[in-house]
Amino acid sequence: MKKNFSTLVSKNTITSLAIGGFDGMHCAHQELFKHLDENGAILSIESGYATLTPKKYRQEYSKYPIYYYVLKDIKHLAGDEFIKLLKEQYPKLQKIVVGFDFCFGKNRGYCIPQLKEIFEGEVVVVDEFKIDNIPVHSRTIREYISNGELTIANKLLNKEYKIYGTQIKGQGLGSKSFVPTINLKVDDFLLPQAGVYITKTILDEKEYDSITFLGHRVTTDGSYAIETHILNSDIKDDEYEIQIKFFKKIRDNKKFESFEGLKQQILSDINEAKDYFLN
Ligand SMILES: Cc1cc2nc3c(=O)[nH]c(=O)nc-3n(C[C@H](O)[C@H](O)[C@H](O)COP(=O)(O)O)c2cc1C
Ligand SMILES: Nc1ncnc2c1ncn2[C@@H]1O[C@H](COP(=O)(O)OP(=O)(O)O)[C@@H](O)[C@H]1O
Repeated sequence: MKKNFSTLVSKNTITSLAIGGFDGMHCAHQELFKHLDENGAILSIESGYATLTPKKYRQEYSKYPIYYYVLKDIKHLAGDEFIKLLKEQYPKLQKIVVGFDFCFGKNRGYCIPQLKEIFEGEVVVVDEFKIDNIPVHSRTIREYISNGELTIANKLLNKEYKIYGTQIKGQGLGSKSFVPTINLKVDDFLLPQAGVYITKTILDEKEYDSITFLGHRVTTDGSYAIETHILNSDIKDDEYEIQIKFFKKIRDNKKFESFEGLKQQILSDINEAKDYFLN
């Protein structure tokens, strides 16, 4: 995880700001960042719903420092009060970059025309950014991920959807009856729909091809699990911070009548994942 470095950059040096929520740091957000100058920064307004790139993990996706504001602390401000706050905190601010749908202040009552009127500087407004005719928004990406449509979600993100977790103890059945897996505990991130996914797993900064299962282990103990099997490598048991990048869903979660049936299916899933990475 890249540490937030906004504490190292004085707000006094900032000359341009991109403003918004920025959950996902998706390709429309990146379009806004293209308009920042070398003393640019990101002003991220936290509504509490960021599950694609929770606050702690967002800096990884931009070279610009990110300054966070809690929505409930600023949402009562009138338009001129918000701009006054910006001018006080960023005395050199000359340029504000926002998207076509940006609104702010009390009751979201201030939008682009008011921003242009109140702010004595340049206002850059980015038109609605689409990919394959799909408007790119975090809520749309969340829907694709929740439906297991990672290929489209990744296209809109312009990167593979990635979650962070820590290793927890599993049932101890994997190595004996199926294949060895790392069991994960994941907080804060939106989890893809239950099923089996082609993934890459990062352990100690090294990336491995992998296959990941999410869902209730309906064939064994019934409990919800996130488990990843590393392809082509034996890894030692350790207390890793784990990152999983999702590429593609290959099937739904399923109840098998026997452990042998599930094992054969898992072996076939593994072959499918290996083929995917070969091509
Ligand atoms: C690629 C893969 C696919 C899996 N598919 C299913 C499934 O369809 N249904 C199911 O009940 N469990 C599935 N599992 C989970 C297994 O039940 C689980 O790995 C096993 O119970 C071992 O759990 P443990 O690591 O906690 O010991 C899958 C696991 C992997 C690695
Ligand atoms: N598809 C898009 N095209 C252009 N600008 C966008 C788009 N999506 C978001 N923005 C802009 O990016 C900033 C962050 O917006 P935010 O509301 O966090 O994004 P989202 O709509 O993805 O939730 C805002 O200034 C917003 O207007």
